[in-house]
Amino acid sequence: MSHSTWTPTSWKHFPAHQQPPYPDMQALSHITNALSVLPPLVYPAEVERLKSSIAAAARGGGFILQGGDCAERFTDCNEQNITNKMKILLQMSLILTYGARKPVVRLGRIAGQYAKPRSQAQETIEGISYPSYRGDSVNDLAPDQARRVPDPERLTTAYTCSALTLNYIRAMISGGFADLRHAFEWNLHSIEKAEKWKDYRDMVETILDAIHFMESCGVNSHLLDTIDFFTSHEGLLLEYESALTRKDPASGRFYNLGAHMLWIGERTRQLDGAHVEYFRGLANPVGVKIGSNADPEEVTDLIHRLNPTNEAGRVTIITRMGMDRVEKALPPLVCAVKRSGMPVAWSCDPMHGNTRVVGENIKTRAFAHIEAELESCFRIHRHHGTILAGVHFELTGEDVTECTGGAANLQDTDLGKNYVSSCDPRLNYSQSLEMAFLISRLIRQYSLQER
Ligand SMILES: O=C[C@H](O)[C@H](O)COP(=O)(O)O
Ligand SMILES: C=C(OP(=O)(O)O)C(=O)O
Repeated sequence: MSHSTWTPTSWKHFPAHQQPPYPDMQALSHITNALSVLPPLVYPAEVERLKSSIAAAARGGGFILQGGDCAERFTDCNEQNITNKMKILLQMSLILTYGARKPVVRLGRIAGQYAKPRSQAQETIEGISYPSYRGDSVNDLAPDQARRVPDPERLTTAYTCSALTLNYIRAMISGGFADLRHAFEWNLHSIEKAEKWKDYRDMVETILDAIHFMESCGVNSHLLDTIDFFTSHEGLLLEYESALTRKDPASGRFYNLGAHMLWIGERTRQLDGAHVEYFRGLANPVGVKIGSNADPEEVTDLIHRLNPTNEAGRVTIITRMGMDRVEKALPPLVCAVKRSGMPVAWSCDPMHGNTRVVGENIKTRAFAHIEAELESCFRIHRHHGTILAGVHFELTGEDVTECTGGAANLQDTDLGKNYVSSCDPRLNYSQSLEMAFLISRLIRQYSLQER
């Protein structure tokens, strides 16, 4: 199939991996037709603003914090849950802004992160084999054969929950929730367990002092009232994503208006696959997850396919290699991309290459391994004269026990206490706060040496 003519559905001529086996394709097209005329969730000018911020971060003029749940659940679409996610992301971004002295691009894995690629089509729960859970937009987590069958009606619920979540985020921000002067109010119920809370409190006091000083000098601090906050999810379900793709009459370009940014997963980034075909026609900023087995030449071909005009901010390479493999796999990739001269933003996802299984089938990740991969990424980029422009995390504002280590030194034996994730393990509130302090130290350490 030729790659010359792109349309929002030209991907249908290419092999599409990880698509749910819907039993009734007619029901699916009925739903996607209905979705395609519903209002978009975001606006092209917002998407362009994000693209410019990513381009600035790629040049060292900012830092991208992308994070949120591994898989959002429909039941999480409530005030408390959204508020808690916003609190931890705002706290982390404040720590990073203060530590790095750079604007932070806040990019939630939120308001649409409802679909999951899986390694196996079937999974075994208590000795019984079921179709794998593929995210709430596909099937139900409950171990029940009938409820595990992909149901296209769930796409409508995914759209609705995304819209409700984003609507509440927008209301919170325009209502002043993100105002820096309220930084003490972003505390969470599990705060007493967060070892880094005192450091956070001291930092906020210093910032508030500086704001009071500015105000008493007559400097207008209203710029601190509000923030940019962007949404992102894995663009996995192509029927859904193409239904949310619209032509912008002003520019004539096509945008996926279901999120500001979308990424292609490690399992679906085949050069001649349907996902790459779909993504190459979008004007949105696009992320691509890259694991340790990737061939550097193939990655440069991929970047070229996605961004033939070398638009700045358009492609973010999100490496997720694992602490054991990053030292070997990242340098050739960095060198090949650098040699190609193509503009990319580099981000590090230190979660997905560091998953290990404990006991029967409990997935976990160790804080120390996550830290080690991050540190390697900062160092390798510094060594090759490239810039690590951001990080990508699975995390939550809740007091879960899914990843081990951190200041509270969670052990494998603690995992059963509050393991809630429906797919992969997330950093909990305390670990996320600690991680933000660690990243800001790494940014300072590795950029202090810059020219
Ligand atoms: O979040 C990423 C993937 O969906 C996840 O790691 C897949 O997990 P699996 O290997 O258990 O299918
Ligand atoms: C599936 C994911 O990651 P990866 O494609 O890197 O495995 C994810 O981030 O949810």
